[in-house]
Amino acid sequence: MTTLQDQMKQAVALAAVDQISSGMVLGLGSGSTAALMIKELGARLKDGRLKDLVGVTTSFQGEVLAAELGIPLQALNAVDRIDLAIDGADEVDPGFQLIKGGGACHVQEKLVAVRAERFVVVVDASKVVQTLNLEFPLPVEVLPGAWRQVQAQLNSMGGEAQLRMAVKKAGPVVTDQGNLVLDVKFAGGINEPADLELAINNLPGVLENGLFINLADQVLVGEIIDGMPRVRDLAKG
Ligand SMILES: O=C(CO)[C@H](O)[C@H](O)COP(=O)(O)O
Repeated sequence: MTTLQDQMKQAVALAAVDQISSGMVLGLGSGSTAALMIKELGARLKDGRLKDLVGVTTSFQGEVLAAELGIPLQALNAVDRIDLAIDGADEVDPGFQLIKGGGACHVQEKLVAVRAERFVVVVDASKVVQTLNLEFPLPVEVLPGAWRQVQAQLNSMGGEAQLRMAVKKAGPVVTDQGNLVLDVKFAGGINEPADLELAINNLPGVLENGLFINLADQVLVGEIIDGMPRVRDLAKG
């Protein structure tokens, strides 16, 4: 059965694909909303509405999906530009700062977002918040041999860091890079996201954290208005 959230995700994914033109090099995000976008892209390539595209994926998930749909792919190292990247997010604040990494893909997602000429974020209405991290924990990718040390340091910075555990596997989630993820909650949320992004990435053993600062150019929000799915172009606060 399709939930209202599924309808919002579908609507916003389609709106994002409308921004794609033939000939572009595209950053392809990860997660369920990005997957809907990739599926629509595959459909438009198949029926000829779009052509001559190259995708740069941000996860094993995206790589498998794009390959199944026949979307031509290149590695990040092989492309000289990314025209447009489209990706989901776990939280978006009024200044377009993001928390990402709910799917543990934020290392590659940030590499692609930083590289993109334009970075469009696609979310359903539940992801728009006033203050980051009141609800969604901040993902931090760490080297396996350093997770307890980094956990202690994050806790001494005022966080409460928990190792992310796998669901259909005993033990922790292992990222596409072979690392682990600490999910961190800060009491009162994150008030200075730009400073915190740098402070966390400065801890030895940290690969990357899920704060995406000053990267999003546009945020499209899927909503249900009068029972119908709609897309709002979020105004930056
Ligand atoms: O950052 C991500 C994966 O690392 C996703 O983009 C984020 O978790 C949102 O996912 P979804 O569209 O399934 O809600």
